[in-house]
Amino acid sequence: MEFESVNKVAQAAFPTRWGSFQIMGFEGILPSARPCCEHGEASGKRVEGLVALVMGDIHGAPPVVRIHSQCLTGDVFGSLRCDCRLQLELALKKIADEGAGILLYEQQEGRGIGLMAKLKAYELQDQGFDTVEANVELGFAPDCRAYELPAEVLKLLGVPAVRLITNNPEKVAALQSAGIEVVERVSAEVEAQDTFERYLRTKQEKMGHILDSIPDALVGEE
Ligand SMILES: Nc1nc2c(ncn2[C@@H]2O[C@H](COP(=O)(O)OP(=O)(O)OP(=O)(O)O)[C@@H](O)[C@H]2O)c(=O)[nH]1
Ligand SMILES: [Zn+2]
Repeated sequence: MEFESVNKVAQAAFPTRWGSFQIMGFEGILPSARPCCEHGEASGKRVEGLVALVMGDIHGAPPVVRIHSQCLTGDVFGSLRCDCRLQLELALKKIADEGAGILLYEQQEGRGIGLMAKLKAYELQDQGFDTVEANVELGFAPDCRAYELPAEVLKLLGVPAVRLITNNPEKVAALQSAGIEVVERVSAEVEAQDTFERYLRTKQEKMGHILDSIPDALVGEE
């Protein structure tokens, strides 16, 4: 879906545990609600927000960029049902180590289905469904995210080419088809833990994620 407009609405200094960033708020306006996402059938225009953390000179060689999808349970509470928090920290450390880079934090909780639906999906997973099956059982696509907004924000930031921190080939393809060159994929793989090993295996088996530490021989086993 095409945005009618994307604008920066705020910028401020942002000191963190990893170093000093600029925090920026962006807003994109869509002509109508997305068909598959948490906001359902609501009519009328839809405003989507995105937070960017920017460090250093991003206009030389292609900078490292992380598109991180919101995960309240992982990012804030440190949940070990998923690898999100560890990936967020990996990305911020990578940017800090390079002295330059961008974290785009998009508000697509639960792969776009919303927080309450994600909690319902967790309930189903406790009954034996995997992360993909749970979404489908609740009437959603396995993944409801779109990446046009981060692509438009990169264009506004004057960044035509990136080194993308991700294990998800769909993010690489989506950015490229939105006109951002991905010159390298930088692994976002973290050490598997018992509590989210099944989650990683499902991402590898059903969502095509590139995860070297999960042996193929284990794929499909429960
Ligand atoms: N619907 C649903 N969403 C989940 C679940 N666990 C984590 N998420 C959400 O999944 C998103 C992160 O997606 P992942 O599939 O873990 O990783 P990715 O962003 O596709 O790929 P990477 O760039 O490699 O991290 C966040 O929005 C989380 O809130 C779950 O069991 N069900
Ligand atoms: Zn998570």
